[in-house]
Amino acid sequence: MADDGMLLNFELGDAPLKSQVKFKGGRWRDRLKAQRSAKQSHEESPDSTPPRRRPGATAGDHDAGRPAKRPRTEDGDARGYAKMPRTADAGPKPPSHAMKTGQISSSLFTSNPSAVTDFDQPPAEEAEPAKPSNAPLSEGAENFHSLGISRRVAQHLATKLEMKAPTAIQKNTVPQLIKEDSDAFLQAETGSGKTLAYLLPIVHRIMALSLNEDGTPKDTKVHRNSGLFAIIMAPTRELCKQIAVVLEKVLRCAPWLVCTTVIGGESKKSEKARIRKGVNILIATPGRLADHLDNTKVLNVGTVRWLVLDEGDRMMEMGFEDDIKTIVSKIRADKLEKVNAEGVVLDGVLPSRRVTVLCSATMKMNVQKLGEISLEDAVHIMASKAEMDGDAEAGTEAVFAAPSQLKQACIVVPAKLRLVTLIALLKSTFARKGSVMKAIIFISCADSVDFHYQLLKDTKALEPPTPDSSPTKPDRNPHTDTTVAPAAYVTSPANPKVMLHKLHGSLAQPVRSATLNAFSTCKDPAVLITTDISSRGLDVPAVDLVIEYDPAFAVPDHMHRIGRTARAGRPGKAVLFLMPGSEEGYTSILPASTPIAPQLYESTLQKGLASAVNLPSTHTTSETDKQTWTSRAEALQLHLEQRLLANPAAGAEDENADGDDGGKPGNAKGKGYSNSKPKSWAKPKPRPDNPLLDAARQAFRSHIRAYATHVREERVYFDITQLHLGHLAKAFALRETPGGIGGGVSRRAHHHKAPGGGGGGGGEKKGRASGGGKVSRGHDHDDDGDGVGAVDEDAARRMRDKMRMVMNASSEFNIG
Ligand SMILES: Nc1ncnc2c1ncn2[C@@H]1O[C@H](COP(=O)(O)OP(=O)(O)OP(=O)(O)O)[C@@H](O)[C@H]1O
Repeated sequence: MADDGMLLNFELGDAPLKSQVKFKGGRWRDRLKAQRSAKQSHEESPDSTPPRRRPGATAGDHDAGRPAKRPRTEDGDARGYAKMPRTADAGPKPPSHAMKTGQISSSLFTSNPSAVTDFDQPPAEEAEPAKPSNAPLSEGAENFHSLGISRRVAQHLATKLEMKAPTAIQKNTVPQLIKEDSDAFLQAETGSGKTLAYLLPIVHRIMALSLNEDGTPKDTKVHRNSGLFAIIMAPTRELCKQIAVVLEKVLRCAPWLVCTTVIGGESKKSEKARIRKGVNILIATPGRLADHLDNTKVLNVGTVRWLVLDEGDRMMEMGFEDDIKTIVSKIRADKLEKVNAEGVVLDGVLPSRRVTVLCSATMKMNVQKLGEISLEDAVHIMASKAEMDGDAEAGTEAVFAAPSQLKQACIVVPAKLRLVTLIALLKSTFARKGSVMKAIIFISCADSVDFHYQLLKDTKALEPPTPDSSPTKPDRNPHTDTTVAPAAYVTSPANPKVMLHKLHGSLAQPVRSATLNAFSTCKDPAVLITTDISSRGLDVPAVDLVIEYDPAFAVPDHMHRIGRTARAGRPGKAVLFLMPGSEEGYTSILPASTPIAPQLYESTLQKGLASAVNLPSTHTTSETDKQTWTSRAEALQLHLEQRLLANPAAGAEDENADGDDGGKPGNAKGKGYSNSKPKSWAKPKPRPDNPLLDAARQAFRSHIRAYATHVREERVYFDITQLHLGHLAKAFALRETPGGIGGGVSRRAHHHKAPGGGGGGGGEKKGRASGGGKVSRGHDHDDDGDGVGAVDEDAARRMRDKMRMVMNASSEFNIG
């Protein structure tokens, strides 16, 4: 540890130092703002402890801005770690004067490791905004009709869907799929319009069965019973539904054609009934499609001309290889019908062979494998000419490039400050109404999503439904009771309503669908806290910001996550949270196409906590407007920790409102307690004493386990042995490191507590003596299981495989 906080205990005298804070690194503007604000807050708040530059602070030494000496208090130790009441029963609330004077501190700004990266850069010229790389092309140069799409469809796109010109990938794909019958591999960056790139030629050619080139009707009328012509496969139900929505919009100009989905989540019987009624384009998840091919006799694939595999790499990752092999071989084995049952000649208008189209934004080994399974002599279609000409270098760049207009930033935040920095970032994001409408926060696992959602929502939302909000009220969707709520903390008088949403694969399907719909259509500013379930293909309009609070498990996942913003030429920002140390190296393996600007966490805190934090309605704060951002950060952390310690039995709050999944494997749910709504009042179930605390502990444990599942090549940056569990506990508003982080990780680690936590404070000492309280490889103290053990490679691999299997195949994606 670079610093144990001792330097801060030197007496610096009463006179203010000339320079209170020396901010280094990041953008010069951020530094300037941070500097000014620190100066201002110092002047405004003579009572507050002035932040002082630590002697010898160097570039990137973020401790430079920490508060200076904290007086030793009766309750605190010399390092500024306050002794906080330990248990819920002990009554956690400090006297209000303590918060006012800042005597009791959550010691957020001490003992933090410094960033190893030197962020000091020369003041950069404000660069020209980058030209969007995934936007529609200029209208004058290109239009859909000139690519070969019928005038009817082109007009419909322009007038009804406001799509006048194609994107680059559409420009290159549409003529190919209209004129040629060869297989194709479509590869283009996120948000570039791949869905319409394959849908439009399919719809155009099916429509051509009943329409002449000039749009006049042919003698032969095709309808829903004329045959199934195309099957589109996507890895998740959400994606299938999204594709269906796009297709339905396009098909409004050809209402005689019908598409439907078979994706599980509803009875197979009703899916069969829809297939029996007749369908021309089927959208399916691989598992469910394989099932129907086996068991649904009316599903005739003799007329199928196109098989589209969207998000191919994801399907492979999710273990659908065998299903896809079976599907491909079954469809290929079925004799191709040149004429349909009604005598309509299909060949010539439709492809004379079965065409497979594979789509992916990223190219992984598994996509190549999928290509081998499904493609024959495929053409590789990309967005730009240079890529398509086979320029290897350009090709590699394009494969992993983020949209050029996407602004990327990275905040290196010490573990202890992660939670308050996240809140500060959200608060500044939503400071002005209308500036940001939607933000997505990616978190590593479902338990952590649940916890953060519970923590960040306004506790008013936990009240049982009133008669007004009864299920009969038309605008209330009971499916979103536990997944959508007003946010606390991040609102401001200027932007008083921000809606919080949570989504992960352990939620029941109707809940998932309703939540996604609520987020997409939300008219108020909205935040979605989610796992990687939302990283692929999801197209939610107006997502302005993506926050990777937990970094992705693999670089391609990162690319997909950040690709949820800056779509179709729109602007967007992505912020990546990293911790000081080995994690910082992660940026070196991210594609260099768009630079990642370092952003100081001090600037983020200072900006976000420039004004008082709006605490949930059931809580009050003694915070005053005179506080500095550092003391606000500490007060906020303290408040969060106290919320966790508050005893719900005493009527403070009941956070136990998210038991909506019934305990699926892989996410440590189903703990025998469930929704706090009246039903559970009537029939009490065994409940933990303190659901929010329990959720935090569970989230922490799952987070650590998830941390071990970063792909092997990237584990050098996400090295579980480097984690400081005590510090990380603070990011879950915990004062002690929860126990029970076993499960494949051998239990040979240290027992240690979060600094400033209960049990006498300074809880690092035990861990520090034998490895700084980190998850250590090779430390073999046996303890009571209250820590994380040594993680050997094998155990980590086994756990990763297991987690992937569980997360992917069953709970996370709920594929039917
Ligand atoms: N020609 C166009 N003009 C305007 N908007 C378009 C056009 N084509 C597609 N879009 C819009 O672009 C957005 C992204 O499209 P789409 O979801 O197909 O992207 P994608 O390439 O499949 O992205 P991802 O790889 O993330 O799945 C959608 O909102 C879509 O409506």
